Amino acid sequence: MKPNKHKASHSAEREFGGALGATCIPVFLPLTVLYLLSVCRSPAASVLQWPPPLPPATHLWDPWAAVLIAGWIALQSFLYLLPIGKVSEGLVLRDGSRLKYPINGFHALSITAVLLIICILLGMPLGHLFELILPLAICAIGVSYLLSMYLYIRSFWAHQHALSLGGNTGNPLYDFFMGRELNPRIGNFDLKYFCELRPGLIGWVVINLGMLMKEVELRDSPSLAMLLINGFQLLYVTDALWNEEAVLTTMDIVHDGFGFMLAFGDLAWVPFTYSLQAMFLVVHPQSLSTLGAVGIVLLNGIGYYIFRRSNSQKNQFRRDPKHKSVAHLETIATATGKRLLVSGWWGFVRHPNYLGDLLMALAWSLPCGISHILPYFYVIYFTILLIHREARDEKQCRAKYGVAWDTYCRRVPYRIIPYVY
Ligand SMILES: NC(=O)C1=CN([C@@H]2O[C@H](COP(=O)(O)OP(=O)(O)OC[C@H]3O[C@@H](n4cnc5c(N)ncnc54)[C@H](OP(=O)(O)O)[C@@H]3O)[C@@H](O)[C@H]2O)C=CC1
Ligand SMILES: CC(C)=CCC[C@@H](C)[C@H]1CC=C2C3=C(CC[C@@]21C)[C@@]1(C)CC[C@H](O)C(C)(C)[C@@H]1CC3
Repeated sequence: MKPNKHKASHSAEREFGGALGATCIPVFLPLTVLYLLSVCRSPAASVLQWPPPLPPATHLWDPWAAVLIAGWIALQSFLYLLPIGKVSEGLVLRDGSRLKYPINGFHALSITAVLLIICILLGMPLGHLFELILPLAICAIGVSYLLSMYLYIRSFWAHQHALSLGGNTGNPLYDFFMGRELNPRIGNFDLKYFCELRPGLIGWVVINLGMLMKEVELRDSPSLAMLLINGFQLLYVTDALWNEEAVLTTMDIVHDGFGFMLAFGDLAWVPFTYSLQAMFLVVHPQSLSTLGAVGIVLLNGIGYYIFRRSNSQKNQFRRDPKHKSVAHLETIATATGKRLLVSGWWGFVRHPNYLGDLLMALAWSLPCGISHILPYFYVIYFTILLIHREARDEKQCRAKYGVAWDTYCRRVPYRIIPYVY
């Protein structure tokens, strides 16, 4: 079959530093993952160490890592395809159609947990993930490159209306990075939706568990700090999969194409950098007072409460504005027919869900103490990501809602942190 001739949207505004950013980021970010993992396992764990603690080449490759990554993706694909749970429709696409998505992520997590428990009881050395972490990361990075190349090539056979508006500029490197096709599918298997929530997110908590088991191997029992980090992050991942349907309305699914940025972010960045705190604790044990632990649990609880309540309020409002939990909230009309909330959580700041997420991010780093900056990498990166994401969302909302958005911004002047930002 001949590839389709597409009209490139040369006028689309370029994000992430345009073509230069799209050329540098796919080189820089994978190296950052390997650098952070190497530093994290070194005794000094200092990001300022020079020369950096680079591992010998023999530590970078292990055929077992390739087998594990392939097996993991195969297992998660199998669980995704299981005919359990409900099927939901996504938002209306440009051609007026709506795609169907399986909502069985929580089932996948539960079945994975049972399989892991069985494997551990049978004596599988999960703590060995600690030794295998660099080869695993290299394989995951390799998979994200291969997947992005496949996505880029196949996009030339997609219909014009199936392409994302931002990733179809005609510049190959930029389009490879941003992703040309919006919802690439093999049959009913939606590649972007699968990658967003399954292999990387569930892989993240499995790596955390591996670090906990390594701690048990080394010191006979897990530390309080390790238990807190495992517990907090498991709650976050479970919440994401329990509320899987809500992902169908996020920017990533609705607006962004599926290219290197999301493929690498989902498959390599999330599992291998979001688990840095647990990995740090294996080599750098911390003692945590009960009072400190209570304070951190409280911080995570407050963050989670804000994150969940605000996300649920918006999702409920978008699904059914007349529902009794949201019908009383004050709103403003927009020319599109959709309304914007100006009271409740969304009248507090314009992104209350980001605020909650940031408080949780801080609670995930604090159990690692304050002697090193490395465990705070997630908070720092996440703050930058959310500020950038907020600006992207703001631009899209202003284009969508025009003056109504300006009225909303006047009514709710702060973006994420009241009276600060
Ligand atoms: N852990 C991680 O690495 C990451 C986590 N996240 C989390 O993912 C979650 C989703 O975030 P994200 O996808 O960025 O976007 P949001 O869930 O914040 O959604 C933004 C959209 O909500 C709608 N909206 C905005 N203001 C209002 C209002 N006042 N009333 C009604 N609707 C409104 C608009 O869409 P419309 O009007 O079209 O419905 C807007 O485009 C967040 O909790 C975030 O913290 C995000 C990125 C990374
Ligand atoms: C540095 C780099 C390559 C960044 C790419 C960004 C991605 C890592 C993130 C973009 C949006 C994400 C979301 C989640 C994970 C990180 C990425 C993929 C998310 C699945 C985490 C769990 C949440 O509950 C969520 C479902 C709301 C969230 C959705 C967005």
